Amino acid sequence: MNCPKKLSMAKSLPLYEKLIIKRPTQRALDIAIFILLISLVAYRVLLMYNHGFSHLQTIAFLCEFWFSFVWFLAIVTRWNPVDFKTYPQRLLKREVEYPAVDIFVTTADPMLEPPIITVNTVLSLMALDYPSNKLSCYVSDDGCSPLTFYALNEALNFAKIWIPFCKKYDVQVRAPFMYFSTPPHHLHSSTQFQYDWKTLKVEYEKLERKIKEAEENRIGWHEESGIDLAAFSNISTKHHPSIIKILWENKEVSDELPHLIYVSREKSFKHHHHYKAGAMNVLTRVSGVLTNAPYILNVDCDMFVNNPQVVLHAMCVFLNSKDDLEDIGYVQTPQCFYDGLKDDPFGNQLVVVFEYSARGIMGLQGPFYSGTGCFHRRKVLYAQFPHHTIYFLDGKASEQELIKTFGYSKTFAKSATYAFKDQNTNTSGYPPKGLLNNNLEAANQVAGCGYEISTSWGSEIGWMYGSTSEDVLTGLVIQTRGWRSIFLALNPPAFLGCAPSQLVASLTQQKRWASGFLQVLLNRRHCPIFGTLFGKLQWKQCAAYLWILTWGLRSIPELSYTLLPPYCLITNSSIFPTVKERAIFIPIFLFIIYNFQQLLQYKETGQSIRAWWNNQKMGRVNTMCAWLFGVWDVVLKFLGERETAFEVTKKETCSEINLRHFTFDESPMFVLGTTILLLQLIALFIRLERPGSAVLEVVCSIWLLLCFWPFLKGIFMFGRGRYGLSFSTIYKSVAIALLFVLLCQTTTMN
Ligand SMILES: O=c1ccn([C@@H]2O[C@H](COP(=O)(O)OP(=O)(O)O[C@H]3O[C@H](CO)[C@@H](O)[C@H](O)[C@H]3O)[C@@H](O)[C@H]2O)c(=O)[nH]1
Ligand SMILES: [Mn+2]
Repeated sequence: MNCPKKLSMAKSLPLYEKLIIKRPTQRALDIAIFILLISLVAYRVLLMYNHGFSHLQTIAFLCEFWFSFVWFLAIVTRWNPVDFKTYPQRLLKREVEYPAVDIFVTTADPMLEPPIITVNTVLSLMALDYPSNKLSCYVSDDGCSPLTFYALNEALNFAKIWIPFCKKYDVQVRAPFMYFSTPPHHLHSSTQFQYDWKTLKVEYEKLERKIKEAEENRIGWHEESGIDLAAFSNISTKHHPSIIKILWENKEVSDELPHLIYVSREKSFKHHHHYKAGAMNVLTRVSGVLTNAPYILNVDCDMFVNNPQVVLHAMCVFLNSKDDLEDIGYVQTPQCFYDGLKDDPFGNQLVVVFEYSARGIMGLQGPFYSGTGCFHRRKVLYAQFPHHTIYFLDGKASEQELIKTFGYSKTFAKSATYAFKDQNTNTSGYPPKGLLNNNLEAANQVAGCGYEISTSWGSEIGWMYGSTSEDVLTGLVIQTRGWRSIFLALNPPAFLGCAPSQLVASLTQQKRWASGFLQVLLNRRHCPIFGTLFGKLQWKQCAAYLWILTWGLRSIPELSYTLLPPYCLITNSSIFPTVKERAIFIPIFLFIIYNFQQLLQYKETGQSIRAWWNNQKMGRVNTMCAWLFGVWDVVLKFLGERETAFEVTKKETCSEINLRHFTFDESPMFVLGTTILLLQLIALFIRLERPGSAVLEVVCSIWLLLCFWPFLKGIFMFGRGRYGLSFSTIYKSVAIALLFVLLCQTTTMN
C-alpha cells in the first residue's frame, strides 16, 4: 500500500470495529436447556441403576447423551456473539492506493443455471463501486457452453451502457433483472434520468430476449450472433481442451469496464475434475498468470451484488492499519437470498442460523468460509502462515521447490513469488500494468487437466479436494494455519442469491452438505480435532466446526429417537416418565423451553410464527431424510461403491417461483419420510384401540405426525403428478412400516 508518510496511520480512525452483542436471555435459556438435558440423561442412568439394564432405556440414553453433546457444542458456538462495523468513508479519506481484486464466478451447467442469471451476476460485479482498472472478472464455465459464452458477449455490450448508468445515478442494485423489476424510485426527478432509465430497460429486455432465443436454440443463432464460437464446435462438455477468451481488456482507465475473461478449463475422461474446488484452483492459476491481484473475491453464479460498496468494506478490514498484526485471512459475507418464499416453507433461508450461530463464530476465530461472497488474500490460498512468521515457501525458494508445489509453469511460479511478497509492494498485482496478453499461452497451460498431478494443489494450496463441501474444508485448513476471518454482515446485504425453491432441490442440497461435512470430519489430513491438537485452530473454533460437521451424523440418533414413541405405543411399553413420576417435568420443561427459545429467535429476527413452524418441521425432514442419505453416500464411498458427486442445485429466476407446495419425486428420501409418518399413524391408531399409561409418547407421536404432515398430503395427492407421492414410494413405505410393526411384536413376545 502506498501510504503517504504525512498521513500518520496510527492517529487516524480505525477502519473497522468489533462490537459485542449482549444476549442474556438467550444465554439463560441455553443453560436451562443444557441442565434439563443432563437431568434427563441422569434420569436414565438412575433408572437403569435401580431397575437393571434395558435395551430401550439404553437407546434413549445414548440418544439423549448425544443431544446433550451437540447442545454443548451449540452453546460454545454462539456464546459470544459479535458484530463488525466497517467505515468505508474513512477509507475514502485516506490517500491510499486501492489494491487489485480478482473476481471469480463459477457456473457449471446452462440448464440448471440459466445464463441470464450468470450474466446478471457478472454485470453487477463489473459495476462495483471500485476503480475499474483494479478489478478483473473471471468466469469459469464448467459446462463449456457456447450459450454461456454467447450470453457473456452480449452482456458485455450491455455493460458498456449499464455501468456508466449505474455510476452516474448511483444505482444501488446493480443486477439489471432486479433493478428493472421495480419502477425507478426517482422517476420524476429529471427528464434525463427518465429517458436513460427507459432506454436501459429496453436494452436489457433486448439482451434477455437474445439469450432466450439462443436458449430455445432458434436455428441460426450461432451464425447470426457474429461471435466466433468455433472453439465450441464438436466438443463434449466432459472432454475438451481449455478455452480462455479475454472478452474485455481494461486499458488502465479507472472509470472504464473491468477486465472480463472467460475460462473453460480442460476436461478429460482420464482426470478427475474435482467439481467446484477444481474450477476455483484453475481460476486461481489463470488469474495468477494474467493479473495476479493480491485479493480474490469469489461468488457463485447466482449471487449478485446487492451492495456495490462491498469491496470497500472488505478493504476496510484488510487495510485497517499497518501496525495491525496481519492475521485476517479472509472476509466472508453472509449468504442472503432474494425473493425468498414467504414463511420459508422449505426451511432453507437460514436466517436464524446466521444471526445466532454465525455471529457467535464471529466472536471466536471467525466465520467458516461458505463458498460464496468471500474475499481471500491470495497468499493465504498459497498456504502462507499469518504474521509473516513462517512462509510455506520463503521468498528465496528454489525454482525446483516452486515447481514441485505449484506445477511446472514457470510463469505461474514466478507470479506466486510475487504474491508472497509484502502487500506493500504488491497492490496492483503482477505484472503491475494491464493484462498480460502474451501470457495466454501460460494461462492455457495452467488450465490443463493434468497440470495438478503430483503438485500441492487441492491438498495444501488452493481450494481443497476430498469433500463436496470444499468451502468448509478450505476454510478449516486456512484457520488451522492460524488465520482469523471476519464476517461482514452489511446493510443492505452485500450479495443476494437464490435459495432452492422446491423441495427436491432443497433436500438434494442438504444431502450434499451433510455428506460434504462428514467427509471433512473423516478427512485424515485436515480435521478440526487434529487442527487443534497439532495446528493453530482454537479449541472453541474446533467445537464450532464439530457442531456443523456433525450435521449428517445427527440423523442416526434422531431417527432412532423418532422410532421410540411408536415402538412404545405398539408394544404398550414406555420410555418417558409416567404421569405419576415427578421426573415427568424434565421432558415437559425441555419441550416447552426449547420451543420457546426457538420462537423467540424467530421473533427477534423478524420472522413469523409460521416460519418458525416450517423450519422446525423441515428440521426434522432434513435431518432424518436428507442428512441420513448424506451419511449413506459417504458410507458407500468408503466401501468404494461410488464417488460422492457434487449435484448442482437448480436455480430459477424469481418469476418461476410460485410453488409453496411440497413436490415429490422417486427419491428414496421420500420413502423414509413416508414410513416415519405411517408409523406414527399406526401407533396412534393402536393406542386408540388399547389405552395405556404412556402419555408423553402419544404427545411425541402426534408432534411427529404434524412434522411429517406434508407426506400425508402427498399420499392423498397420489396420482396428481409431482404434488403426490408415487405408487412405488407408497408401497415401499407401507412394507417397511408393516415390517417394523412385526418386529416390534416379535421383540415383545420374547
Ligand atoms: O462441477 C462444478 C459444480 C459446481 N460448480 C459451481 O459451484 C457453485 C455452487 O454450486 P450450487 O449448486 O449452487 O451449490 P449450493 O449448495 O447452492 O452452494 C453452496 O454450497 C457449496 C458447497 O457445498 C459451496 O461451494 C457454495 O459456494 C455454496 O453457495 C455454482 O456456482 C456452480 O456453478 C462448478 O463450478 N463446478
Ligand atoms: Mn447455490
